[in-house]
Amino acid sequence: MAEDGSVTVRVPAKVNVQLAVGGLRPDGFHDLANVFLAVGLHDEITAAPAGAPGITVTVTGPDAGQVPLDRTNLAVRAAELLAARHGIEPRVRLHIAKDIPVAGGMAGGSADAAGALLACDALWDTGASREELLDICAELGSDVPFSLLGGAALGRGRGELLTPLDVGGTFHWVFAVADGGLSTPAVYRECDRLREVSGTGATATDIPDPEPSRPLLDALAAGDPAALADALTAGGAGNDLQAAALSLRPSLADTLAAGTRAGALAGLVSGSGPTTAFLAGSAREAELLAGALRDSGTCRTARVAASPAAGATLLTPARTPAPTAVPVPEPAPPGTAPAHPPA
Ligand SMILES: C[C@@](CO)(OP(=O)(O)O)[C@H](O)COP(=O)(O)OP(=O)(O)OC[C@H]1O[C@@H](n2ccc(N)nc2=O)[C@H](O)[C@@H]1O
Ligand SMILES: Nc1ncnc2c1ncn2[C@@H]1O[C@H](COP(=O)(O)OP(=O)(O)O)[C@@H](O)[C@H]1O
Repeated sequence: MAEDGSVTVRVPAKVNVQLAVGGLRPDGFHDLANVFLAVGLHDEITAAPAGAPGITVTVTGPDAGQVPLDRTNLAVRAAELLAARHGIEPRVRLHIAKDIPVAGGMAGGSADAAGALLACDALWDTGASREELLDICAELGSDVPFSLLGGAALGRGRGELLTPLDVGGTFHWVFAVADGGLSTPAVYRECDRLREVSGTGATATDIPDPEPSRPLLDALAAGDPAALADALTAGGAGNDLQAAALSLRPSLADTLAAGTRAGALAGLVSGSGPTTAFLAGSAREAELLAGALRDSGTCRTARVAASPAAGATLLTPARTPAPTAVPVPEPAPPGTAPAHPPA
């Protein structure tokens, strides 16, 4: 805990190296085989004690103006839900230092939810288990459990049922950030519409169960960017929402073409978009690729990031650490105070 009693948590963005989308379920969600990879772009969420009851939130960063400051903010919802579960009257000021593009398909809102949850849990010392925190995450949104976990994981169900995956090395990415966002529900709806018009149908009875790609999981485990690129391109793994994102934002085709021309090993839309993700062979190649994408005029900016990244992490210790060793006081001469008063 910092001197002012606040707690800060750092949470990564994600890219979906595979997003296999099943049919539309009766509850409005789609079953997924969602291969999440946490990447080194981060938001930081600080929870500070407040004098008055309630939860307030402030946001800084280039996209701060696009983030809601009311109860629809996922960080606020996370704090509310944790407080309600533990019978706590919340008194907290949340602050989000936002670096993850907003509505970009990189799970920034989910990151803030997971971060606020972990920060408030530490602030209020609720003693919640990891399972309870993951359960609250799943209630907040399909992607939120992965933001807590980080690393790499296969998400089944609507994406909330996670199995951690092995990653055998560092992958280097460039993220081309687009102007404006895309709404996740709108992209899923467009995916259903495209399936209907193509004649396959869009429900769970029309679409085969989504399955992870074995070559893709092997490439991750081997830490082999060339093999991952093969699985993403020739191997047919990839993002089933990509066609829908391109249909809603046709200019993304220009960004994908610019990345390929500039030497990316593979390029894909990140989740529901509109951020596009490009795999590079090394950190140096990623820097060069980012420069070429910025110069191409097909994106707002390009960011370099490595993966995998750790999940939500406390930056400030939860409590003032207990002294690790208590020095044995020298016997004090009569009439003086001990050199080390007892703790
Ligand atoms: C597409 C993905 C890929 O990881 O993320 P983004 O790229 O947007 O970040 C996720 O599936 C987004 O997860 P998340 O943003 O948490 O979605 P939720 O809040 O749970 O759901 C928002 C809406 O998206 C649709 N939805 C979400 C998940 C899912 N498996 N099927 C869906 O159809 C539903 O219309 C739902 O009402
Ligand atoms: N803390 C938050 N940060 C960003 N967006 C948020 C947050 N809380 C709620 N939202 C809302 O969620 C929407 C999706 O944002 P985000 O999670 O960044 O994108 P995506 O779902 O594409 O990964 C935003 O348009 C915004 O209205």
